[in-house]
Amino acid sequence: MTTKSSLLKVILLGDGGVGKSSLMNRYVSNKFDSHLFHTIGVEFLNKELEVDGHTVTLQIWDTAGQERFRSLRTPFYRGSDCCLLTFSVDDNQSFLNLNNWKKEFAYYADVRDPEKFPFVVLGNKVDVTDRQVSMEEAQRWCQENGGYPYFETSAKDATNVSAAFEEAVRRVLSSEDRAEHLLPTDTVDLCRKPRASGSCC
Ligand SMILES: Nc1nc2c(ncn2[C@@H]2O[C@H](COP(=O)(O)OP(=O)(O)OP(=O)(O)O)[C@@H](O)[C@H]2O)c(=O)[nH]1
Ligand SMILES: [Mg+2]
Repeated sequence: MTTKSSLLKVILLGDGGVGKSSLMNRYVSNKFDSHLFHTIGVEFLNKELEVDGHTVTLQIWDTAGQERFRSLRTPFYRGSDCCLLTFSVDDNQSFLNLNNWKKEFAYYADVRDPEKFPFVVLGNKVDVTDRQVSMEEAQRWCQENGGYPYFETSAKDATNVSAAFEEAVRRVLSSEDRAEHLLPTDTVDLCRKPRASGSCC
């Protein structure tokens, strides 16, 4: 039995304070800390998951959103298979900045065809009451800027966090140039009967 597996690099981009680190921590270790420090540079964590029969090792890269750390984060964009453009629904400026993040990624990641690159948009902190960005205007932006999937997430109460990362994997697996990179890995089928004795090889 052979299951296809692949190492996929997913990168989180967005303004400082929108919840990128919190989303990664929620997804990987199912934890939430309301007093996280600002990220400086980048950090990454791995998570194994199974999506539609594919065993995937997701390498999640979390980046510093603050402007002063731009030169520390941009060298790590290259080689990303998917980009999670993240804003916070209680911060209208972080939503308005999505286009800048998309452009910054496309420039430094040196992607062949930015229009076909798999972006997923996350509107985080949907648990808060004082929203500044409606679901409708976020969905409209996603439609008008590439037909990107949009997820309303909360790292605080885990709403849609797994769904968003799993969709990122699906988008990559369905993009034609990625599928050929899947590394078929043989797995030992423990319940298979050993061959009748005879030649040893
Ligand atoms: N209510 C609520 N607060 C959140 C959520 N996600 C993150 N926060 C809080 O928002 C603040 C910033 O979260 P971070 O995860 O550090 O944000 P970041 O995008 O990594 O910020 P930088 O590292 O500066 O880029 C922290 O106090 C978090 O606890 C959420 O879904 N809901
Ligand atoms: Mg952070």
